[in-house]
Amino acid sequence: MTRGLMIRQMNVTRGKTPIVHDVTLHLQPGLLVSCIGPNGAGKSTLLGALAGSFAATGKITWNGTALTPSMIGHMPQQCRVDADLTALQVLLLGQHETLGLRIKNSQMDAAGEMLQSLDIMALANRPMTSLSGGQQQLVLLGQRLIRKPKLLLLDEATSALDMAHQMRVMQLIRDYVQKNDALAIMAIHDLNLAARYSDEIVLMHAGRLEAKGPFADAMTEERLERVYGMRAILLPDIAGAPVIVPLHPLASPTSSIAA
Ligand SMILES: Nc1ncnc2c1ncn2[C@@H]1O[C@H](COP(=O)(O)OP(=O)(O)OP(=O)(O)O)[C@@H](O)[C@H]1O
Repeated sequence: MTRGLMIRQMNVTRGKTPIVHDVTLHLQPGLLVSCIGPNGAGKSTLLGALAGSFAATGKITWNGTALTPSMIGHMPQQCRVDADLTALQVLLLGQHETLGLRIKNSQMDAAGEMLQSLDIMALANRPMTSLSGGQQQLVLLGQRLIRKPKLLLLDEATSALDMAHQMRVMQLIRDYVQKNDALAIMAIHDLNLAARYSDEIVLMHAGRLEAKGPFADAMTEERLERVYGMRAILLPDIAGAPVIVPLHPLASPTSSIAA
């Protein structure tokens, strides 16, 4: 049995356009994996296809068997709530499969712990519609986590967060996957955040898998130039982790947004 997520020869078409081409990928449980790549590279399409939102060909398994919706926590890009619910109610709804007419103490406790770990306890009784973009993002992330999915698919889930909350969330997700033998795949544009917190990266380019592995092995200055269309240098930070220092975009873009 292959442990974790196995994707074999996945192809995804949206409308009539082939977007993701022939992706074969094996990711172990217990890892935080950043899915990176320039605008239009196919990150959201890959995550959406894994979540079952887009039809895909190929074979996808978790620990050797087919993925089921209850195993997946998918947070699409720019996810928002316009319903008249409080942050606490949204977190409780994350447990809807087990929520009866009476909310159990254990369910309230789980919601309270999640609010605490996301540093949003003060927002518990605030209506979602009154929250800022970043505050909503934290609540919606908590709603996914509280269901304890095996496969977390997070599409730019830290894009509206300040730096301290970004670090808190990345650490929380790392702890979550390790504790629950789960896998998180996060589409993310902040390469330095990805470098610091990811166990591995998946680099997409024009709908294809360009590279996979630990950031320090998979990311090179040549790839930053060819895939992202920018000149940059890679330096070690004080702990030895790679940091990207962007210098300038190339005169003629090579990234997939220009395709
Ligand atoms: N419904 C659609 N029909 C045809 N093409 C689409 C459709 N939706 C998205 N695309 C195209 O698919 C490609 C991949 O889009 P996708 O959103 O997966 O990229 P991404 O890597 O997540 O980009 P970004 O970083 O900008 O969010 C893009 O070229 C986009 O224009």
